[in-house]
Parts: sequence; C-alpha cells; structure tokens
Amino acid sequence: MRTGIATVCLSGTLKEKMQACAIAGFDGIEIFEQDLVTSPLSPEEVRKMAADLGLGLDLYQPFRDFDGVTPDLLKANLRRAEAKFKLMSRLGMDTILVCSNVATATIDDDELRASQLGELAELAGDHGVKVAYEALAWGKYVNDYEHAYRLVEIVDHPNLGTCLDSFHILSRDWDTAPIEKINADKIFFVQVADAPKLSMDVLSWSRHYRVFPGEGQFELAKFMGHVVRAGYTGPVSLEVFNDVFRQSDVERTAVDAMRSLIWLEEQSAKWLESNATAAASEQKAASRRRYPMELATLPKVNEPAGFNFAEVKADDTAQLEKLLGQLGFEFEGRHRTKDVQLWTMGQARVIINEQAAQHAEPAIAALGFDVDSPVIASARAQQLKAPVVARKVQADEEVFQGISAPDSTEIFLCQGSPDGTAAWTHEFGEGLEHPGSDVSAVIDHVNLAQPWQHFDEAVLFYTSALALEPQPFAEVPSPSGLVRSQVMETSDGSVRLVLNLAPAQQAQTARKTYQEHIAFAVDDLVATARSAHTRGLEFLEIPANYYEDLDARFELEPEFLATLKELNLLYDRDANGEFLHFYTATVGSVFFEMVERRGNYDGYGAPNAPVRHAVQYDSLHRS
Ligand SMILES: O=C(O)c1ccc(O)c(O)c1
Ligand SMILES: [Mg+2]
Repeated sequence: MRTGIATVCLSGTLKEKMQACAIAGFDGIEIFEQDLVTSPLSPEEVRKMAADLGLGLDLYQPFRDFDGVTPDLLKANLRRAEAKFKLMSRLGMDTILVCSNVATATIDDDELRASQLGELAELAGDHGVKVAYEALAWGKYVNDYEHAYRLVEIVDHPNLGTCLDSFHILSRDWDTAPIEKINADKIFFVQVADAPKLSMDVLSWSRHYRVFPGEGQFELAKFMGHVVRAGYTGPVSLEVFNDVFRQSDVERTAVDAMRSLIWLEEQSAKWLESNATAAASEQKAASRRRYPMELATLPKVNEPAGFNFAEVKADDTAQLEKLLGQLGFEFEGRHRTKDVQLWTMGQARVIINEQAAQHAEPAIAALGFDVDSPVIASARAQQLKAPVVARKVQADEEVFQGISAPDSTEIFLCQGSPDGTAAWTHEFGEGLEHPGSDVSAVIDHVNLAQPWQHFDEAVLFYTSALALEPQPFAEVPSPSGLVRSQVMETSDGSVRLVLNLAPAQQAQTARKTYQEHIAFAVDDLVATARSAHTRGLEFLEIPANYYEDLDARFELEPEFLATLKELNLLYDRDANGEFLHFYTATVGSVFFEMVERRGNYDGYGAPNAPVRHAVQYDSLHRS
C-alpha cells in the first residue's frame, strides 16, 4: 500500500512538514495549497526537496468551487485552473483534487456539470494533469461519492477521475459497498480520516474533529476493504483536519499518522480475510495475491491476559510504602541488583522504584501486561513505531520487552502464566517462589492522565500495539472542567485502562495537579476497608451529601448505607451488578483505589467520578 499524508495534517512550515513526513516513512504527500502559497520556497525548490527526501508529490489540493456555475464564472474558473496546472508542472505534480462546489454553484444540472467538468478535463489533459473530483459532504448539489462518480462516468475523459475521502462518505452514512463497482482506473486518489461520532454540522465536524485511523469510530477497515476490492492501487493518504494535531510537535504527529496507516493496512487485510466473498475465495485458491493492492501485515498479538505488575517511582518512597502497607500489601523484598521493591497482595504486584530523579514526587512509571509472546508483541509494537525502552538486566534476570506509551509510561510485555504468577519475582528478597498473601486481589484497572496533545495518539497506541478495545468516550464533570475519559479494555475485562484528559486549566498550572491511580479488586471490600482503617489509612473523605443522594437513588438498607458512610465507601449499581470502591489520599500524583465487583458489574462507578474529582480538587486547594 502506498502511504501518503496531506500537509494540512501537520504543524509548522512546509519544509518542516516535508522533513517530518520523510522521517516517519511516508511514500508521498498531498500539498495543501495554503502551505505552498505561504512558503518562501519556490515550486522548483519544493520539487527538489521532495526528491531529496524521497517523497512523492502525489496530490495538489484543493481546487474549489468549479462546477455548476454560470458561463462567465466558468471562464474565470478555467483560467484559474490553468494557472494551477502550470504551477503543478513546475512542481512536477500530475494530480489535482477538485472538490464539489459548495459556494458558487447556481445551476443544479448534471448535464451542465458534466460538460463543465469535461472542459476542465480537456484543459488538464493539455497540461498532462489528472483531475480527481471529490464530493464534499456539504457540497451544494454534489455531496455523495456515487453522484461524483456518475459525473466522471458521463464525462468519460482519461483526465477525469474521482477522489474517495472516507470522511465525506462515512460522515453521511453512505453505504460503502458500491465503491466496489467503481472502475479502478477512475479512482485517482483515496483519502482516509477517522472521526469520533459527534452530532454537529458536518463542515465543522470535518474541519476540526477528524483524527487518524484508529482514533475515532468510523469503520475504516471496511471502507478500505471495498477500495481494495475495487482494484485500486494508488496512494492511501491521510487527510486529517484537527486543531490539536496542527499545534503539536510535527515529527511526533507524523509518526502517530504513520502508525495509523500501518495499522489500517493490517486491519484492512483482516477485514478482507473475514469478509471474503465466494468469488474472492476461489480467486484466493487460484493465487495468493488476491487483489492488485498489496497489504502488509504485522506480527499478530492477542489481547493481553492481565496486568503483570504496576510500577510507581519516587525519590522518597516512604509515603508509597506506608500507603501500600495500610492497604494490606506485603513487602516481599528488594531486587537483588536494582533499587526496586516488590509489594504484593494476592496476584496484584506493585513495584516501588527508588531510582527516580532527586525530589521526584511519586508517579506511575510503568505497567506490565501478560502476553502470549513478549517477543512477538514487542516486534509488533516496534513495527508500529513504538519507541523501545531499554532496561539494564543482569545475567539470569528476566529480560523485559519494553515500549514507551505516548504519555511516556513504560509498557512492559511480559510472559503470562496460567496461574497468574510472574517468573521474575524470584529475583526479589530471599528468592521468593510464589509470593502473595492468601487474600485474593488483582489489579482491576489503571487510570492514566493524558497530556491534551497526545490523547488520540494514546488511543491508537493501545489499540494497535496492545489490542485493547476503545470504548465510547465519556465526559466527567470536575470542578475545573469536563474531563474526557476513555476506557480501553480487553473483551473479558481482564485488562482495563482508563485514559483521562485533564482540563487544560489544570495542565497549565505550575503544580502537577493531574492525578493517576491504580485500582485493585478484592473479594470483600468492607473487610479490606476496615483493616485499612485499623492500620491508619487516610481515605478520601466523601461528603455526607453523597450518601443522601445514594439513598435517594438506590433505597439502600439503612445498615449498609451507614457502613458505606462510616468507611467512606462509594457505591454504584446497574442491571449487571453492584460496585463498591474507595480511594486513598494522593501522594505525589498517585493514589490507589480498592474495588469490589459484585455480579457482572462491568463499569467503573462513573456516577461517582465527579465526587472523587471534587474531593480531590478540594484537598489540593486546601493544602
Ligand atoms: O474542508 C475542505 O474544504 C476540504 C478540502 C479538501 C478536501 O479534500 C476535503 O476533504 C475537505
Ligand atoms: Mg478530502
């Protein structure tokens, strides 16, 4: 698959964008007109730079408001087009995108449109240019890709084809299956963009909220499957208008973009395999290469089976040790060569890492996941351009395959075991065989705060590298704004990550006010809370108003309600079951949560999240 990206996706100057695209490994780019017009580089210099960087200049765009106009306007439009064709010849480019008219079209007549597009194609032919006609979702008369293609068919000129843009097609819910009926020679270009499902006008949605494939909710693998089945072999190019990407680090965004295409390519191949038509499978039997477009695959991974460990890091670890002890964790010993400690409760393993920078406040530093094969999982992550984390190991020590997540949490791919134990624990203390007390406890979920400019990147990272499934995002009210919250989990819930986006105001204060937490699931939360209370644990104090509201909503047994209130426990219930939980006070940027899931409760106590945010906000501003 030939990969591409439109310069409009990225921040910076045209030169910076082109360099970043080359570093990220794109085959070609779409030059967005604005980027050229505002560049100090001459067209010849751009052409040379692209050649030097090994980047194809695959599409010049956009050319707006051409068709369905009065004769006067047509004349002016053809003149304008010719100027661009001449420019393209200096750039060494041969394909231009012409969008359906949104502003100046006054005549809704396909015959007229076809004759005008025919004139454009003829002129383009004189300059060796190919016109890719694209139906914008908000086009005045042409806003449907099948309509745009009908016009291309009517004109029937070698220099006129169509451009398929997933956003314009999927935002309008157009059926993608008819793409297969399009003559592949007439598909001059394919653009891909994902988006969250939002209910708003489609123009604003397109201009501000597009994201890279895998970061939104569109069925892009299916879209691409139909494109591949149509026989298309040209560039598959990202065209993502996004306010955040346009102000983020250009090289990093380009890598995120490339990751999305590598992942989409694999997903498209997968979609084709599981949606093979009878004809296609016969063809498959006949030859291994079923379609003209070759789709690369990746090392395959299953979703992780569980958390292997969580690691918190601090310069002064005393507070962390105290908290874990009060929660009922046992200190299992120090590592034989590294300055790290192992604490366990049942199968929940927490590493306290003392190798932090001076004065570094406690923070979540790493997460380990149980995978079938750490080597295969690591190979996959690296092919998806995840940065590798280097860890020093001595002889006889478990070699951890590590990658760095977008928020720089280190992710370790560990060998899972059927009984939930971890092979590396013997490196601690006196050579523990199977540490862990007789209580049953596991890591239930981990909640990570994401910097605003890396949230979408994180969703794609965990989806593509770890095979976690993103759930629809929610917005949780907090005293300093709505917190965007997105759950990423395995189908059986054995790994649950919650990504939270701190309100911008919080990210801007000098003090690191965002908080992250690790939640442990136990069988008897009330008993766990009572023991923790006896050991002097400082609970997050829940306001009395909360318990009144709880009673109003759930009509709880008075005794049970009194216990919840006494122990600062939170409660939720839905059709599947019940959820009890409590939070500790925060040390540095970390706090812990203890939960008990009853029945098949599958959530996170979302109705209680605003209470937690408010209490934490209050305690921060009091201290
Ligand atoms: O938002 C626009 O105007 C616009 C321009 C060119 C495109 O290819 C597109 O998909 C949208
Ligand atoms: Mg487009």
